[in-house]
Amino acid sequence: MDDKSAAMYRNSAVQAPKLAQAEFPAMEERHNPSGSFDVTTTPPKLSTSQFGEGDMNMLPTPLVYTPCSPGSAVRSPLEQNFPHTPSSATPRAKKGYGGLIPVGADLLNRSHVLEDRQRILSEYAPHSALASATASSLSQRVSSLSGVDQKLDAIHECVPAAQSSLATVDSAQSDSEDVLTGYSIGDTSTPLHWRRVKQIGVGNFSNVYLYELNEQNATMPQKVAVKRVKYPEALTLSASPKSPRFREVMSRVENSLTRELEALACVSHPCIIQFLAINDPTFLNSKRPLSSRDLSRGLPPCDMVMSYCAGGDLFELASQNTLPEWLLRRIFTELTLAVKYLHENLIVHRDLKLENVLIKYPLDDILAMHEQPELLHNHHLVELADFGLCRRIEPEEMCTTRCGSEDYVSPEILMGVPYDGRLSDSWAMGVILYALLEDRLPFDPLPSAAPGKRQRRSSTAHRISRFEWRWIKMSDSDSPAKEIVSNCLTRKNLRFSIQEIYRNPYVNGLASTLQFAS
Ligand SMILES: Nc1ncnc2c1ncn2[C@@H]1O[C@H](COP(=O)(O)OP(=O)(O)OP(=O)(O)O)[C@@H](O)[C@H]1O
Repeated sequence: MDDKSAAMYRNSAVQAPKLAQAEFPAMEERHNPSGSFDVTTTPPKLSTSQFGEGDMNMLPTPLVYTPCSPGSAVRSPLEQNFPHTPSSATPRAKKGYGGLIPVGADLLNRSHVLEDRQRILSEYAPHSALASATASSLSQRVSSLSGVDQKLDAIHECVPAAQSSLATVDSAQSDSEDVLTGYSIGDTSTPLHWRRVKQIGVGNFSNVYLYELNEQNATMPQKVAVKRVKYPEALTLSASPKSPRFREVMSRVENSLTRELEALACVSHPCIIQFLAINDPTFLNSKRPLSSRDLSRGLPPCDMVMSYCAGGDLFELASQNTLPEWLLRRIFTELTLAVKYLHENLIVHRDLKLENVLIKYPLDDILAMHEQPELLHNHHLVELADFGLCRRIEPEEMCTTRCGSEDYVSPEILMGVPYDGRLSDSWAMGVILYALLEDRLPFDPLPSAAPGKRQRRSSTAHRISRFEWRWIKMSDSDSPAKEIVSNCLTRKNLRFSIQEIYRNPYVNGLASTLQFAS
């Protein structure tokens, strides 16, 4: 970094508020003894066949959501400032739809997305399901992996093999409930009411809906995303609550839920989803919000009210659109700010991936904002979501739980050795940036692979462990972004920390111009 960049970095460094450590206790390994690695008895080895089997401690990811200023959650700054500006005047070519579709009908009405894609880019799918899933681009990924939500099979021993891979049930009594009653995180004394508009997302462990506030409230945006937890069927069938299996599954679900709730309640950064309200404050107040209750009438629903990101997630955005270079840089810069904030506060995310990067506004509004630089610099566009696998660490602490999403997981996690969660997050940042630049994931089979000789899905792990990736589209480019990728997708002792990613001119040169980052 030259002197100028260094000076810019010093001047623009985000002063992140420190979190109270005691408020966010580490609990993961403690509660998952069966999945922790004992490095004295488990020599480092590549165990791809085990990856995603019983020892995987990937837990149900409960909530996720975004920050937004009160009352402005859905309308873009462009609309707020220029109410008559048509936000979607010009049709654009969209990848994955075979031509033009009316813009403006897209991201706020995403039923086509829900149908087309169960958006699993990176879960631990059974090899049989993914053997033919060779995809040379992100948009092909959508169709080739459609419809299968595999994370549960691999992660949850809680789901018996004979059950469907979607062996979860919505935590609400009835999915047809249109009105949600909940309580603001800051004020659990006054109930608020929201009306359901439509479904906007499907996760492995949740359904996500758009809701609108029924009443006026100065501190609550009008539109919110509500993440409704899906409980594993193992908890909702007639299994005895006293059986070891029920208790184990319960412990995992409960840990994941409380971990994400605690993390979201602690963090505060414009580029991180904002946790606004919850249907039942017991989920905030109790360490055992499920098992401490009388469950004779079933598990209590858990609805998390989060800031709404009208632009959907980055996987969807990048797979359906050709994004301009300035926007890719902007998105990655904001993501870097979010992860830097987390690491400065000793939180590792551990599930950084395109699907967990949410876009605040519809793409056309963002493109229109580009004509209004002051708007663009004053408003964040990205919110990082899904804290179900995050963890609070001590400064020198190594993690032992193997978790993450396969395409984004670092070699050291694959190897089953203790790992620095911050450096594994850096690895995932490299995967994300590569995917944005190349329109494919770095460890997917190469697009040139002959159809008859397609590499098996299982070799993704081998490619990761051998650092086997290369530039294709970008091979002749001299973009400084390439330096970040090559320094992230490398050995951990050489790998960029998030601070080094931040200091790279590709990120820092832009971060220093963003008003909300200072
Ligand atoms: N705040 C939000 N605003 C808009 N869309 C959202 C929001 N939160 C989630 N979504 C959509 O819903 C999808 C599923 O949400 P999320 O990733 O939080 O669920 P999950 O069950 O934790 O998923 P995973 O399978 O990654 O564990 C997201 O990929 C995104 O498309």
